[in-house]
Amino acid sequence: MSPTPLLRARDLGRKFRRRWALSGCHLDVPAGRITGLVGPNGAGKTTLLSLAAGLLTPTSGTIEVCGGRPGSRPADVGFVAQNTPVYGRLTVAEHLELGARLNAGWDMALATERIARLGLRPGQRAGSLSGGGRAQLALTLALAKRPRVLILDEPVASLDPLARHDFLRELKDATERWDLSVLHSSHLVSDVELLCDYLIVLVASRVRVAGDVRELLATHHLVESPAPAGAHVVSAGPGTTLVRADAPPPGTVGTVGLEQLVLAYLEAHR
Ligand SMILES: Nc1ncnc2c1ncn2[C@@H]1O[C@H](COP(=O)(O)OP(=O)(O)OP(=O)(O)O)[C@@H](O)[C@H]1O
Repeated sequence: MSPTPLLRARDLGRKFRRRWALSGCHLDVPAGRITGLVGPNGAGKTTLLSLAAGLLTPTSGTIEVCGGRPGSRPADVGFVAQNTPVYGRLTVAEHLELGARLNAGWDMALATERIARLGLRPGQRAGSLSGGGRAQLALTLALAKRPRVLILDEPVASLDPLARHDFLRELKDATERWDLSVLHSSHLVSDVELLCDYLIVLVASRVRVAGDVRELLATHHLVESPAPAGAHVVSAGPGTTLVRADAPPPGTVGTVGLEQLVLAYLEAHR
């Protein structure tokens, strides 16, 4: 029997007034993987992740996280929203105390060590932290819950390149040590490449491609245009065409990188 997926959505939709932010979304996110969710602005990623975190309820369809209703087991899921919200009037230390009070599995040693390493002063009010500092605090709160699943909506957008790199490395390390499943939305394919072993490209509520990153790279090839008859064309350009095939077809001119692969799917569904 296959393991319970991290997330399973069937015909999932969410409407705001008369407008669908997400509709007819059919998606499986595997457990035990670090999944990168990539898509253009307005694809519905934040809506999907907010539904997964139990912050929104579906207008149609169903969604399960770890086999249950989103939000039904809050200790299992660490969620960092896009704007990495914190309580502006509370200090860094008060955030950690609140985390300890609200979460049975709270890892105070992890939280204090991380805060010290990042140079955040325990007595500083969160409202006076830089954008990067607030993001790091929000990420610390999510990690110190020691959840089974981490859902991150572009958490590193406000971090400088070095802080971003450090965070991604730390996250990767945590997933290996604690058997943590991650669903990470990002516009930066380079970050996805560094961190993730599973990729989902979502455009207009639909999964356009999903799979193990290494497998996807091994089964996409750049061929001379026009592609051989019958080829599964992802995106055709004047010089080269990206095709999906188990083995390199005749006319293959090169391998494909993750950025190129993602761009081809985005381009094809623009
Ligand atoms: N609270 C809301 N009220 C009205 N419309 C909304 C709301 N939230 C999202 N939408 C709309 O739903 C669509 C999907 O938005 P969503 O934020 O989920 O996309 P996204 O893929 O996360 O985009 P981005 O990459 O820009 O963050 C957009 O057209 C957006 O304007």
